[in-house]
Amino acid sequence: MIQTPYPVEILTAAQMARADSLTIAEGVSGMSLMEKAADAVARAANQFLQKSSGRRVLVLCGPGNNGGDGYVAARLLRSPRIKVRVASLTPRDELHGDALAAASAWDGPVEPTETASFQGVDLVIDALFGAGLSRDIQGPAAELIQRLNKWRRESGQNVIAVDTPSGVDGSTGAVRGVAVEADATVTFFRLKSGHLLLPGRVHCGQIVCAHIGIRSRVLKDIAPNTFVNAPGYWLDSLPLPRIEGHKYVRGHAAVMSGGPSHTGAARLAAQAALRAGAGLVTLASPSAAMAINAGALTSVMIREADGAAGLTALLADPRLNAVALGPGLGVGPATRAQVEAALAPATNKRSCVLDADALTSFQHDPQSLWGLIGAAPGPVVLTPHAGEFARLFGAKEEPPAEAPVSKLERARAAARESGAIVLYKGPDTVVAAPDGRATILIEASPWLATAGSGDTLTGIIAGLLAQGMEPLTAASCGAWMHARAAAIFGPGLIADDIAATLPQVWRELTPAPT
Ligand SMILES: NC(=O)C1=CN([C@@H]2O[C@H](COP(=O)(O)OP(=O)(O)OC[C@H]3O[C@@H](n4cnc5c(N)ncnc54)[C@H](OP(=O)(O)O)[C@@H]3O)[C@@H](O)[C@H]2O)[C@@H](O)CC1
Ligand SMILES: Nc1ncnc2c1ncn2[C@@H]1O[C@H](COP(=O)(O)OP(=O)(O)O)[C@@H](O)[C@H]1O
Ligand SMILES: [K+]
Repeated sequence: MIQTPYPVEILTAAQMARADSLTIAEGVSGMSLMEKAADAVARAANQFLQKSSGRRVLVLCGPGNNGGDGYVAARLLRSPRIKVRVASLTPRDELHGDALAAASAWDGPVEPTETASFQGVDLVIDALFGAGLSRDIQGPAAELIQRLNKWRRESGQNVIAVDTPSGVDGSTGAVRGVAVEADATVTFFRLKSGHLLLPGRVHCGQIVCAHIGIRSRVLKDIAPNTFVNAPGYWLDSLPLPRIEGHKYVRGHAAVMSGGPSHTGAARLAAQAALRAGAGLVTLASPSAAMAINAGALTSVMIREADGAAGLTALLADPRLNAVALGPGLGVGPATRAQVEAALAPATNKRSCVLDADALTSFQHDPQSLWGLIGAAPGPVVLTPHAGEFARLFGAKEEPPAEAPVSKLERARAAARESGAIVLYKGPDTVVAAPDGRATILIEASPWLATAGSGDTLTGIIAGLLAQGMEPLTAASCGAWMHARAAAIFGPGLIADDIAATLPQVWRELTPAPT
């Protein structure tokens, strides 16, 4: 069975500071947290050194407690075998609190970072800035980070970041001016959103989340509403066929096909819905495309449905409990009418996934789509990529550096505005619900950047919704299964391979027979 290497909750920097202060209020000293944090960093460093031929470590310390972690890690690492140098951005007499105590307990020399050489160094520990990063990095600190990144690229040696790579905003994943490129990042208690959102994710390298003595019970007060999108979040609600079940219990999904020259996208979605576990899947096909679709389908059923009227007639059957539309439909009033038909009041609680052209068809009047979603008989999932997101919710791709708004917060705002679950695609796919809950995808495969892979995702989500999964978990689980299938298949993937690989994903998620 696949294991998630991280606890599911994700915290903001402010929530982490609260976890810290609640723990200190319970009687645990800040110094004890710092010692444990540094111990985790030292252990990670030891692992890297075991693989390296040399044993010379340079620790770069900043002005706050991130630097404090660096001083303690330096002390814990130093041994007759391991040579440790410390360089600091700040003179010791300008440090405060735990950072000052940590620096005072280091009895070795401290070099100014301006003149610190990387010559002969085997491993660097980046303890410059962590959760306290509050503005863009400039001046000597920026020059140091540029020098460090250049050394890493040229020497092939490794960098371990303490808490976050310095310069990466822990909450948004944005680079504040310049940021360290790390091979591993050791963070504490829970991941922060900046570890998973781009570009932060790329700067982190491998992420380690260490236990430092903060109890999980502090989360009761903090009530986090962002989660790692990995099996740990949704595995308990994964729909599995039951021995006493039959295909109708597993739901019946419908996918609307485009016209004769645009049928492939809907077939990809329909096939994926079936592989995601829907008991039955019907492709609703315009009469002009019936022969083409029928010739290309086997287990997916086909019904003639021309335009909105055809879809309305098909959906009169209350057993059709999930409908997906958008891929291959074309942009314009005909597609808008089909969306209206799909979201029209019904006697059953029918779920709907809207993707691609179904979204773009509302770009000039998103309010009317929000109105339809508000009146829909069941949950609605929107699956925009960045371009579609910008068309529907306004382009905010380049936020001003002073106030970066993260992809997570933009997806959350979009879900609140639209009343739908919004799945904002990309390697750091975010799924957000109108009530504020959100997940960030941890599984990613760049092989997914291939035509039709989004259509497949639409189908997977429709298949999971048809089986009655709650929409935030269905969309999150769908995104994970989609990415996992791509990771398993790997090089050479085309969209058709994703559904074909889903059985392997299911095998990873289901308990082995005993
Ligand atoms: N929370 C926990 O449970 C635990 C936390 N721990 C550790 O503490 C870390 C957080 O420590 P922290 O709060 O002292 O902040 P930190 O990241 O060291 O930076 C603050 C300093 O940087 C400065 N500064 C900021 N931006 C700057 C810029 N652009 N350019 C230049 N300077 C800039 C800022 O200056 P100021 O803004 O005040 O002028 C201030 O001096 C956390 O990441 C983790 O490693 C662990 O020990 C164990 C438990
Ligand atoms: N570099 C990447 N790494 C991981 N996932 C990616 C990457 N590029 C695209 N994806 C994923 O692939 C899918 C592409 O969807 P979309 O852009 O709608 O494609 P299409 O319109 O061709 O079906 C999305 O799920 C997206 O998150
Ligand atoms: K750091």
